[in-house]
Amino acid sequence: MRLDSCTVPRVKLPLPGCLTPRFTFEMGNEEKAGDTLPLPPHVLIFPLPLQGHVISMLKLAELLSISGLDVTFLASDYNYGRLLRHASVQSRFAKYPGFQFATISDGLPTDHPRSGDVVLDIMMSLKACGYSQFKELMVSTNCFGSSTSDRRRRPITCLIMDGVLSFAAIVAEEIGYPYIYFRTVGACSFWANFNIQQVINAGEVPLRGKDEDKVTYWRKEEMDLSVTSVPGMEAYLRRRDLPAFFRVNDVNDPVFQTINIETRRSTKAKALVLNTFEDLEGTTLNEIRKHCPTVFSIGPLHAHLKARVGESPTPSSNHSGSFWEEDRSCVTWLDSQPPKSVIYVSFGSVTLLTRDELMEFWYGLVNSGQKFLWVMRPDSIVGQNGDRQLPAEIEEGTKARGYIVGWAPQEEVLAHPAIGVFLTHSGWNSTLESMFAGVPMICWPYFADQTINSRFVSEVWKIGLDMKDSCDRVVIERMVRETMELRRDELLERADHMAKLGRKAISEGGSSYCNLDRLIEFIRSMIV
Ligand SMILES: O=c1ccn([C@@H]2O[C@H](COP(=O)(O)OP(=O)(O)O[C@H]3O[C@H](CO)[C@@H](O)[C@H](O)[C@H]3O)[C@@H](O)[C@H]2O)c(=O)[nH]1
Ligand SMILES: C[C@H]1CC[C@@H]2C(C(=O)O)=CO[C@@H](O)[C@@H]21
Repeated sequence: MRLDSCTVPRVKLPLPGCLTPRFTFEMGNEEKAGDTLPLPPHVLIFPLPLQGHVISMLKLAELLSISGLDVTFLASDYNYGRLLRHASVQSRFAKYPGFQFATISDGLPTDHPRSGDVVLDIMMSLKACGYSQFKELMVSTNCFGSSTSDRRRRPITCLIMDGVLSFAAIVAEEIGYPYIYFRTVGACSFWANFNIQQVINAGEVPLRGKDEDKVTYWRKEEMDLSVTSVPGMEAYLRRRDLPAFFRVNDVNDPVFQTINIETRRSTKAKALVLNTFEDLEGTTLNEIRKHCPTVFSIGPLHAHLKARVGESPTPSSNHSGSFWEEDRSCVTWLDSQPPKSVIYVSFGSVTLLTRDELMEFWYGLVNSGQKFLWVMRPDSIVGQNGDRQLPAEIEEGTKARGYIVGWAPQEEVLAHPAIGVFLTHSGWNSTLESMFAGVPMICWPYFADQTINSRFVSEVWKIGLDMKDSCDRVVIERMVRETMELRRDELLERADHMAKLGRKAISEGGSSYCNLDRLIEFIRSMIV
């Protein structure tokens, strides 16, 4: 466990165990920063240590820092190293003296892949080892309060933890601190998960056995049946669109039950923060508010942060939270491509592709005749016998029609005029980023919330197509043709409309803008 200030040089506290509390919780002791200024609230932000979660929670951390709050960001040791190497977090946060990192172990060995299906090990491992570590860290650091270092700070006044880390909420309750949940997925996914028990009671899960083609655990005809037990979604939700956690044979499946319990626990938090906006998911947000009355929708966070940084006295442009090195050469390549001519292909930080899937995508793209920019993470291809190499024919064949990078500056890529369509796994951040850039999507959901996000993209917001549960070069080619040619104008018009609504939400007076201000006031009101 470690506590690092992000200013240079980093301040290190003595190791836990050597610490004697240097603070008491009595008011007055920590009340003043200097002789006159009261100390600001101090928020502990604790994401599930996974790229998609850390990226959005770092954005929230920066938004709170801009507003003058002290922030301690709790990362896993493993990810903190990657952030230091690839995301320049030191320089990004150096201008916020109230910001610091602390670290905790995710409980997994260093060589654990932390991708593909086994990414769920991160949640399950923390569930097992997080409570004692976190409690010890809180006690040994006097809840991150400091009176003797260069910068005095209160012990934390409020926690904002990932909505799947309830062990941290239990520690907060035991120590007597208020806490807020931040669930990094969309309201649509949260709400479906919130209704797991209703879906079980209605007999809409468990699933009935393994399909012959092993693509899913449901028979095709059952997958297409409507789900009637998630209020507000009856018109468009089929069983195959439920978050992929629902694809179980046994309702006692540990991950399924963990998601159920964690989601239901959200009602106990003082508030729920979601990276979404009212014009996008207002109906679902209002359903959630019947159970969790204080919901702050403050997204899309990537754009909200850029807007607020622009307003701040010392604006900066570096907001990367990447675990991989961003290869900016692809932007130069895009600069030489005609407007809306390139398909951007990225499946986020977790997805693995078998060689067969890889070949289907590649031939589908090549046969479409369009150019493409493809992000292939170094760890994303699962070959036979552990072979993770890119097949030579793909590497060679791509030179004429496309460009491959290991990791891209995605927000910038999506905003580039050369991008026409995004072939995506429908992670929530990618969905928001694409929508905000006005780029239509072809969705190939891989797991978790992605299966419901892709349904909303295609059937509710109508800004893309959903190729869920198929991976076939003919389908890919057809969908590229539809999005880039046949239905191009219609999809672009819808995407442009959604982008406008997003911009309105984060502009002064917009719903997300006002909700962020309300959240900050809410946090300030928690100082007792
Ligand atoms: O080359 C790349 C590829 C991705 N990204 C960024 O990485 C993030 C990826 O996040 P997301 O699209 O949400 O996908 P995952 O990494 O798969 O995120 C996990 O976390 C999300 C938020 O909870 C969930 O919605 C996903 O299902 C889950 O897999 C986005 O901000 C991208 O801009 C880059 O910067 N460069
Ligand atoms: C690894 C997954 C566990 C829960 C997270 C999640 C959520 O609903 O909060 C969705 O997909 C992944 O991001 C996480």
